[in-house]
Amino acid sequence: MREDGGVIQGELFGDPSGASAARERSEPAPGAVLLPGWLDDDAQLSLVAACREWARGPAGLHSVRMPTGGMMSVRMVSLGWHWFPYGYRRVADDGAPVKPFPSELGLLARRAVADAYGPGIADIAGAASYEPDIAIVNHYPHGAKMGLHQDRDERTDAPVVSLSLGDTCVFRLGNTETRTRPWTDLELRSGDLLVFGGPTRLAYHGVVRTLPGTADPALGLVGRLNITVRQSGLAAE
Ligand SMILES: O=C(O)CCC(=O)C(=O)O
Ligand SMILES: [Fe+2]
Repeated sequence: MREDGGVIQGELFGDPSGASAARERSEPAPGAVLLPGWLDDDAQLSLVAACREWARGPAGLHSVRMPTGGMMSVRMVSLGWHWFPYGYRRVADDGAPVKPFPSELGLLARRAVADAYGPGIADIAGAASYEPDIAIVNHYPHGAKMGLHQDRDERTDAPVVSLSLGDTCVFRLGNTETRTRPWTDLELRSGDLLVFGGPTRLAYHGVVRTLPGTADPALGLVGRLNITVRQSGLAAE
């Protein structure tokens, strides 16, 4: 507890490095905002519990085969619209209807966008009128990663909201032109919020590695979860 009674992110769950208290808001690229420890411990716990529910079949957590034939090392579950390489549809791979997009997640993501951009929200395409309708939950078992890609299956330029839970990862935020440098490597820890919109909305990005065992045991999670919340721009039906 701080002297004023507030709980510093990381203390409840124990943070031997003490580093989290010093981590501050940053803007790694124009339109990209990182808010470390944005989710408090309770919010993290309830999101992990929610992910467990969303992971249940039908239309639950599944592996994804890429058109090249390989399997992605993450497993995922989509809400609102089912993502496949490369597009969205209403039916999951097992033929079941995709789970609905939870309205609480929409509220959380709108708050995330407002907190990330503050008064500058009006300058970021689709931020002030953010109406997300998709969440993609990725589970990274130890050793999983995600190659550099653009999130370009949506039909809007509204920002992507990314929430991280569990193991820390190295997230590579690249440029909009190529999969090569320049890029910035960011450490995303449990509770961190990253919003990428505006000029960085179509930047290449990926997860270079996770750091196994860095998740606090209190979270009851093996590996890493990432939730991205997006606006599809697709017609409701
Ligand atoms: O796991 C992450 O932090 C990124 C996930 C991602 O890029 C995606 O789902 O498109
Ligand atoms: Fe992505």
